[in-house]
Amino acid sequence: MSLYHEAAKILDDVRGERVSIKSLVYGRKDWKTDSKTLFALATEAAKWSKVLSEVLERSGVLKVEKQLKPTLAVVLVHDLFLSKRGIALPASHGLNLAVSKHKVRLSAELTKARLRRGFATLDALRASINGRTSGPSGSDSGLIPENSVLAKRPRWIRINTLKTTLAQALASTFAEYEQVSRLSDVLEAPPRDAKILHIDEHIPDLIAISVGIDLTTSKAYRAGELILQDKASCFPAYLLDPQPGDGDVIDACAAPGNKTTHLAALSTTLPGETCNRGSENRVIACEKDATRSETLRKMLLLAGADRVVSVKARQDFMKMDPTTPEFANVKALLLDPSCSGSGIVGRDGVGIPIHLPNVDAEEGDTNVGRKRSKKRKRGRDDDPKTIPSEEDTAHTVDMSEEQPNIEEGEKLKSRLANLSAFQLRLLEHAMSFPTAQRITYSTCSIHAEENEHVVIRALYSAVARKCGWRIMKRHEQVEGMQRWHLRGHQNAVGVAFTALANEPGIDAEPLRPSDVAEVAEACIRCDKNGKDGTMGFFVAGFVRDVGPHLARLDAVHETAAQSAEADVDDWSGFDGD
Ligand SMILES: C[S@@+](CC[C@H](N)C(=O)[O-])C[C@H]1O[C@@H](n2cnc3c(N)ncnc32)[C@H](O)[C@@H]1O
Repeated sequence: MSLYHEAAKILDDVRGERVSIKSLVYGRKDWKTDSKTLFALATEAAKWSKVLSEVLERSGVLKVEKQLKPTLAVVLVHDLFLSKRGIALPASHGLNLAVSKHKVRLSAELTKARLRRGFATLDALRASINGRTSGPSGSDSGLIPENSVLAKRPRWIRINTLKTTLAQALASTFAEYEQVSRLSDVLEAPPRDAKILHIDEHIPDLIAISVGIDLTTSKAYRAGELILQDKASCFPAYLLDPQPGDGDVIDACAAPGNKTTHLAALSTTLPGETCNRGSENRVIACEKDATRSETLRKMLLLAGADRVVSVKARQDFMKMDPTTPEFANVKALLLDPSCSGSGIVGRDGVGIPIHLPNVDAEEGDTNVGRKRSKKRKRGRDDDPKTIPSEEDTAHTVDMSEEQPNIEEGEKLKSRLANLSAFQLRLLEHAMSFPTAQRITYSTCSIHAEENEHVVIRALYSAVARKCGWRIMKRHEQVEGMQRWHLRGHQNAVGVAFTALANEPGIDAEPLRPSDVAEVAEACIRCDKNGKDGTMGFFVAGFVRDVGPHLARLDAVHETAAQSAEADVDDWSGFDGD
């Protein structure tokens, strides 16, 4: 069996048997193709299956090439357009010919599918599909575990209070939904038909509905009133708790902008309210990547956050000078840097919904062997939408790398070491903003190296000690986060501290067991694929009591200058996210 037949078989089995791609690939030893290649193609084709099914249906190719089964067509078309090497078969091979001879038509449909989702380039669409999903993600961009029993998740929707209120949304878009008090009722509901809704008990203005319901065509979604955002991804802005009038907030790694719009909503007074602490806050959104900066702008515009947020597009956060007057009113920073993305559902092939083309579907406007219908109205294809797609926004999530997270051993260890060094540098830079009093640090990673270890290193860094940064303890956290049950791993905190204390030249005071417990308790985790219906996530808060420490401004300035000048080797993580 060829690579393509084997990958198609895996997709068929995943749909039929409801198991993960990973367990199918690695659970059998008799594949002819090497496991890594097979896993990569099956996972990528699954992620792209929604787009590719649309392309195949609209082209009508399957009606002509009857020997191509839908899954086989999806994996072949994936490689035709999305693999650098193209289809890994000789040009004269029957399977290659069956799709390659329709390349022009398929390519036209792929372009239309991309434009319908509002992406200017294939790379932008790719970044969204990889990133999300979560998001746009997806946290939800196609990685919704609609057809998986292993990963039950709801569709999380944050009501955008910059544009509407929860009460208004319940009375309009969700007027026909029955409210249920338990999230499990939503998770157990039949995917498509159940109009039931759960109001989240931790994050204000967040609701969960059945994952099978697509709201992206609803008026409210298109008006920017609803934001598809995983519950875990709402933790950082909520934990940072910016109040109207408190001062400016920096979102250091902002695109695609789910947390930025959340910050904007939290720091803005609602219509009819007045801000009694002086002027409203400004949110400063910094994003290094050019393409993602454009997605960020688009999302801010749609969410009505552009009036509150100033965008620093193509801006490396490490190169922002904390001492410039522009940042003199910055009181809080949200740091959500690139990470391994190991908490994102679907990275291991679990829970990726696989869409297949319907062979009998009506073709689009580029029918194979048919003339264009004169009756066809001008519409979707002629009018590329400017609204960020579900992949774009839902993924919110916070994606990172392009390849599934399947490395093990030394390779994974070295990648995590690089990532955590990069994340720590960004966190230390955030700590060097002279007037800042609160920081949240988050990742969508399940690895302690990117989470508790970074927190401990940051707490014992020179800048934290000079400026008086400490962990935001559980009892100091905003109410919903105090109640959240999953906390940091004590063992990971202890290991990180021991490693640090043993490093030559590190003057770390001994950490008592009660301190280890307190730091772990202060950290917040979310389980991937657990009963909470979230992706894997980590967030911790840092606070600084300004009084005595403002007297140390000189020290902060000095640290900031050193940080800006330091030879940052510019590890940018996996900016495919
Ligand atoms: C995990 S994503 C952020 C997701 C975002 N917070 C959200 O919720 O929509 C990380 C982002 O940081 C950006 N980034 C990485 N290094 C950066 C740096 N040094 N300065 C600014 N942005 C950076 C990446 O391009 C990527 O868009």
